[in-house]
Amino acid sequence: MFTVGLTGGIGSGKSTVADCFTALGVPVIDTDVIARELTAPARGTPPDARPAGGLGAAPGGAALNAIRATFGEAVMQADGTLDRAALRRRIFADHAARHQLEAILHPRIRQVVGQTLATLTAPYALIVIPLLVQRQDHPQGAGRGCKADKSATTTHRPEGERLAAYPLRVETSGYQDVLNRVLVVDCPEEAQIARVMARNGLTHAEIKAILAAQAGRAERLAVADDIIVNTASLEALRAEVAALHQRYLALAAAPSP
Ligand SMILES: CC(C)(COP(=O)(O)OP(=O)(O)OC[C@H]1O[C@@H](n2cnc3c(N)ncnc32)[C@H](O)[C@@H]1O)[C@@H](O)C(=O)NCCC(=O)NCCS
Ligand SMILES: Nc1ncnc2c1ncn2[C@@H]1O[C@H](COP(=O)(O)OP(=O)(O)OP(=O)(O)O)[C@@H](O)[C@H]1O
Repeated sequence: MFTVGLTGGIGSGKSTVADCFTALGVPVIDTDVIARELTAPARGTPPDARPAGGLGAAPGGAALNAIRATFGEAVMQADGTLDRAALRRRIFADHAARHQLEAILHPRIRQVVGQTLATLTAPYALIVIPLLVQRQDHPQGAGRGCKADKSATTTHRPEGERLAAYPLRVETSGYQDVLNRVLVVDCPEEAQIARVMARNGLTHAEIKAILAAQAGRAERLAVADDIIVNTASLEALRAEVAALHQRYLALAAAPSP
């Protein structure tokens, strides 16, 4: 199936863009939703204690035991559910802890993405992957052709060339064999910070720590086939998505090169 990976930094507008694709009938697999499912209360708990579902339902709580074994009771609440704020504080203060969490979650997430894709019959699917592009110093980047040179910020992949065929300058989290195209939603860092502060009350310092853990804008733009600059109105965003949708339908219908 033809697939488009959607990525962007914290608060750039990934979910908003994904909602626009959903409204056009495009199946959307969101790896953050899968991560939430994997860390949710295990099956058998009341439905209102579980996260809203989406495409790619993962076994509820499948990663909880591993997280508990790795991070201990400090990241668990008294009722046995994950203390998300405690784990968030831990991983953004300690990059080794963040990599441990990713090592637990990412293989499980990729498995669910693959299983979900196999069930779809639409012309194309959108896969939301916030961490599609990792920083050059990230362990997943080691030994995969990453080059920590300045051209990483300027080199673009030739139109139509599959991600897997391109000598990667930026780590792409193991999704390069799955994706036909990469869509990056981008906006200035100040807008990201303002939107996240307004949305869920994280402090400026907390958001800066998350930004520091994520790839930079230039690193993401270096692997983009398509870019949405999300600085205008929601109406403008919907129009941009509608135009991309037509493009993706045409690309999905075209014989593969
Ligand atoms: C640590 C957790 C439990 C904190 O949950 P909480 O609800 O407080 O925060 P939320 O999930 O909304 O994340 C807040 C912001 O941090 C970003 N973020 C989350 N994990 C990471 C990470 N490992 N590296 C960089 N940014 C991250 C998110 O994209 C988001 O912008 C949660 O973020 C988590 O499970 N993180 C790992 C998720 C993951 O690796 N997803 C894979 C997507 S490719
Ligand atoms: N063009 C826009 N104009 C105004 N507000 C916007 C726009 N795009 C997104 N927002 C708002 O900014 C906030 C962040 O957007 P969204 O949740 O889509 O970002 P995200 O990239 O999915 O965030 P995260 O990385 O934290 O999951 C939301 O409250 C959303 O409603």
